[in-house]
Amino acid sequence: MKPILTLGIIGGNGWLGSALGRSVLSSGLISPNQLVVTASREHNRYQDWPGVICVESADALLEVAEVVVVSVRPEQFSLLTLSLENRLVISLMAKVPIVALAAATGSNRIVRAMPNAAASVGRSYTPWCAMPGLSAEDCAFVQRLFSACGVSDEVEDESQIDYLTALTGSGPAFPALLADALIQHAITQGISPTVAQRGVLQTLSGASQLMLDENASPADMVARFLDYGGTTTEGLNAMLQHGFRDAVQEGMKAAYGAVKC
Ligand SMILES: NC(=O)C1=CN([C@@H]2O[C@H](COP(=O)(O)OP(=O)(O)OC[C@H]3O[C@@H](n4cnc5c(N)ncnc54)[C@H](OP(=O)(O)O)[C@@H]3O)[C@@H](O)[C@H]2O)C=CC1
Ligand SMILES: O=C(O)[C@@H]1CCC=N1
Repeated sequence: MKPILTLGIIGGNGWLGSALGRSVLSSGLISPNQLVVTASREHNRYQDWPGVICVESADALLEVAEVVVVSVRPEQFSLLTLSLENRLVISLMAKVPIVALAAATGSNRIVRAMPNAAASVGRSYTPWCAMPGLSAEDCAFVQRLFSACGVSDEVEDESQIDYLTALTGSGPAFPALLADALIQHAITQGISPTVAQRGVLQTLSGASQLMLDENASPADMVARFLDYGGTTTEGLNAMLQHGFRDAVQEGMKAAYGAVKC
């Protein structure tokens, strides 16, 4: 496989762009001098890797980057002028379809990918899809790039990226909401905020790991506790009776609706 020469991240000092950049460096996929990001030389999130090339503008980045990741906000994208013919372009943006990316960049090598905030700790889930005709070599690179920041799957088509933007792209926020609700309740019961937070976060992460390790579906896990007949059963039943599933359905509808508007 041909080694990648220079990876550029427009928006590489932002929340997601820096999470990706730092992950690919930590994983050793690329070396610091193969990464160019739009970030100020003095204030950037790559202080651990002084070799990373920081440039002030997307134009300066395009002078050196062979593969270009676009990680600006969707509304910032229309302000960019990018001439990217012949370059592999990987967009992390919500809501910007491949057809618009092709029209704006002139590239016929385009990928849409949707990491999530857990990329910053190497635990993202990243679905991606390529425009038709992308070479096997480019696809292999994309898979390696996103494997560096977690688990990654190529999906069948772009509509799935749109749905998954709402499900897994936004996803870390949803267990965070559940965790906060649990913590707030614990605090009302006299548990210290420190213990409440430590206990709840370890419980969420432990529950995920348990289901992954045992290859158990969440539905199986819920059914097991509903059948158990203990304190957990009482808690689950009350949450279900108070509209837990409806609240989640409405939340997902709203997030997906926002992706499509
Ligand atoms: N955050 C998340 O959890 C996720 C985000 N995404 C997608 O990732 C993309 C980036 O989001 P996020 O990282 O959260 O946003 P941020 O606002 O944190 O980062 C955007 C970055 O783009 C930079 N930028 C904006 N315009 C330009 C420009 N013209 N030239 C160079 N750099 C520019 C900004 O610099 P400055 O601040 O100086 O303007 C900023 O560093 C979005 O499209 C979003 O939909 C997808 C999944 C998850
Ligand atoms: O909330 C957002 O708009 C971005 C896209 C998916 C996650 N974060």
